[in-house]
Amino acid sequence: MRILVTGGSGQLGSEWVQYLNRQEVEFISLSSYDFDLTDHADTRRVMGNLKPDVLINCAAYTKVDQAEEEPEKAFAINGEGVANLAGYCAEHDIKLVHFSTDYVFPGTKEDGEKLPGGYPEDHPTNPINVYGESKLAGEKALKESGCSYLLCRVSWLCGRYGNNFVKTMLKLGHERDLLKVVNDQHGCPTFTKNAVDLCWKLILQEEEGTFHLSSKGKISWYDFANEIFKQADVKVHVEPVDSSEFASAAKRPAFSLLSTQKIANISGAEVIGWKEGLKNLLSELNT
Ligand SMILES: NC(=O)C1=CN([C@@H]2O[C@H](COP(=O)(O)OP(=O)(O)OC[C@H]3O[C@@H](n4cnc5c(N)ncnc54)[C@H](OP(=O)(O)O)[C@@H]3O)[C@@H](O)[C@H]2O)C=CC1
Ligand SMILES: Cc1cn([C@H]2C[C@H](O)[C@@H](COP(=O)(O)OP(=O)(O)O[C@H]3O[C@@H](C)C(=O)[C@@H](O)[C@H]3O)O2)c(=O)[nH]c1=O
Repeated sequence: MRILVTGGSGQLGSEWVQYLNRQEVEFISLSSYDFDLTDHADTRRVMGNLKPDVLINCAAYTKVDQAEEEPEKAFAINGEGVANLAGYCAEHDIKLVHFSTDYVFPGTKEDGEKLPGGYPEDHPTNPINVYGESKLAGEKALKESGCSYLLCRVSWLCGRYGNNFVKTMLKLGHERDLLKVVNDQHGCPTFTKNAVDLCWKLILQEEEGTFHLSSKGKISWYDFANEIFKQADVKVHVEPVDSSEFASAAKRPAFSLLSTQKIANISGAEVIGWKEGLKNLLSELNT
């Protein structure tokens, strides 16, 4: 099996590169310096040269607030870029493994009350910000292309590479005495190492369709921040605040928990608890 990883310099793509290095598999990883997935001809040239059997697409536009200011760019990468890749994969019988987000769901408080276990994979989508809309455009393009696909949704992604909430909190916790963190947005983190491990099982078992790959539990960002500081032994006062007190360009969902029931039923798949995932990540960051 020959694998191509796109977005290989990002948070998730870098984790894939580390992971695949330890597997007996032929793979190559590309960043936006190697090719631009919004360029139709460039995409066809690169894919035609590399001829993968499986394409793992980690490339995306992920700046949630900035997307409100530059929706064209977000849609070009997250929507049309995915359509380019998926179209090529459909024509050349390449399996496309693609990643999406909890932010495709409406994330209302009412959904939080109705769905204590989180959004199942087939729940209707209805994003509330531009980033979520652009990711949904990518999901639709993937499904309409006719290619064989695995669509893996992850939420609150955190890993040793790139930028994420855990790294931001550790940095701010060392710089400040007081941090205000929102306590009215609930969900659950996904740890890159665990997501890659679960996704690899799906690839090897030739699964298709949509899967949610987050860890277990339901917390607010405030709960997450507190546990980060507790486990990292950082002394800082964390004050819970409403989203209205934390000014941002994009609206965030009040509830964006992904149900992990489907992935938990896959043979050999272990869905870890969020505190355990955090412990593993902190120990990776310390080594
Ligand atoms: N981060 C998060 O909290 C979450 C992420 N997700 C999803 O998970 C996936 C991975 O996210 P993450 O690793 O955090 O993202 P990053 O922002 O860390 O990485 C994005 C990658 O995409 C590449 N890229 C951007 N634009 C282009 C382009 N036009 N052509 C080719 N490559 C491009 C970047 O390359 P370069 O570095 O060279 O610019 C980078 O390698 C995405 O699909 C994202 O939507 C889902 C939920 C949460
Ligand atoms: C830094 C900081 C953030 N926050 C809030 C803002 C936000 O609601 C929440 C998390 O901050 P972030 O900047 O990580 O938020 P955000 O960029 O919205 O994270 C999202 O990224 C995209 C790509 C996804 O797909 C989502 O799953 C999700 O991970 O915490 C505070 O309340 N206080 C703070 O000091």
